[in-house]
Amino acid sequence: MAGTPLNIPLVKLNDGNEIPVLAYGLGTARYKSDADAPLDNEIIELTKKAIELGYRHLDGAEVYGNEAELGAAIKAAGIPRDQLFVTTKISATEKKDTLEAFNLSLKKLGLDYVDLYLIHGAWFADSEEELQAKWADLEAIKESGRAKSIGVSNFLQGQLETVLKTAKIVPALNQIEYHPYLQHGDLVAFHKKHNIVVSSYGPLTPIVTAKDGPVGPYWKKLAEKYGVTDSDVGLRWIIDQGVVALTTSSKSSRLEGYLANLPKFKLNEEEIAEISKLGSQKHFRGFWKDKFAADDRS
Ligand SMILES: NC(=O)C1=CN([C@@H]2O[C@H](COP(=O)(O)OP(=O)(O)OC[C@H]3O[C@@H](n4cnc5c(N)ncnc54)[C@H](O)[C@@H]3O)[C@@H](O)[C@H]2O)C=CC1
Ligand SMILES: O=CCc1c[nH]c2ccccc12
Repeated sequence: MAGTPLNIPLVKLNDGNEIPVLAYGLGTARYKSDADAPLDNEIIELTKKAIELGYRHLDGAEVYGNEAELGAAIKAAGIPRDQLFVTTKISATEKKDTLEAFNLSLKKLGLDYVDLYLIHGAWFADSEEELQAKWADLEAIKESGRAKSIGVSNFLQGQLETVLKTAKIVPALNQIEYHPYLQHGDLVAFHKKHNIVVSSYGPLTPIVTAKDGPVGPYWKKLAEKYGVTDSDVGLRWIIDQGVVALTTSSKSSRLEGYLANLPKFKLNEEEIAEISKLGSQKHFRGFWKDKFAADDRS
């Protein structure tokens, strides 16, 4: 993609494409339960505002039911297509025809390509072969040029290994829940070894859904040290490890704050390690709890 405004850094993917390290997500604050319901103007306005503020990486999914709103916001913002990085995902749980689902996503988005197409999760597959076949479908879509990069989401090491056994194209990225209370053991290192970028959803979990854990007070202390907010510190812990951060908010002041503050500071090695150490004292998963085993930390 072309560069981003406000110097949001880009991370190189294994296929040579680049992805902005900070994304505005459409999956949590404002999703729609019925994708066929009339357009929701509030979602369009919030997303357009995020683009106007400087967000260029937009994280969508079929299951969020708001691809049409994302597409309308992109159109309304009027930013050249090559300056945006648009992700969408195919259902994690339903056995959809891949090409049909992809074509419908593009149609709703009003785009002729996406920058990144992900398998939202591997739960739809009853066998290794089914997962490998789905990946082959994504490879064909990438080869057609209609997804610049392809990847996965919510995959554990075993599922990545299954895909890698038959892949012609190594997944560019795995989007997972990643924060101090869900560090996944060696999973991030496994990605580094295979040159797969990790992207983190739920990065601010320690101050949003798992408050009162050991990390909160330390984030506050670092926020005071750097003259930023504790959310900025949480996002820096992600980005300073080379991981892409997905966040969202319906408050534009928060979104503006990240763009203003994140370039102002970096955590040092000791601070990153201290957050990791404090985080490892608590385990918390906020999403897809019914899909992962209760004791699964990987
Ligand atoms: N692939 C997947 O399965 C999933 C992907 N995602 C993607 O990731 C995106 C971001 O995920 P989130 O969990 O929303 O990210 P997040 O952990 O950054 O949380 C964002 C929420 O935190 C709130 N927040 C920020 N600072 C706060 C503070 N100091 N005090 C209280 N609240 C504060 C924001 O207002 C917002 O509601 C989603 O929109 C979606 O696009 C999310 C979940 C699952
Ligand atoms: O991807 C994020 C979490 C999620 C899982 N299923 C749904 C459905 C609608 C909105 C968000 C999500």
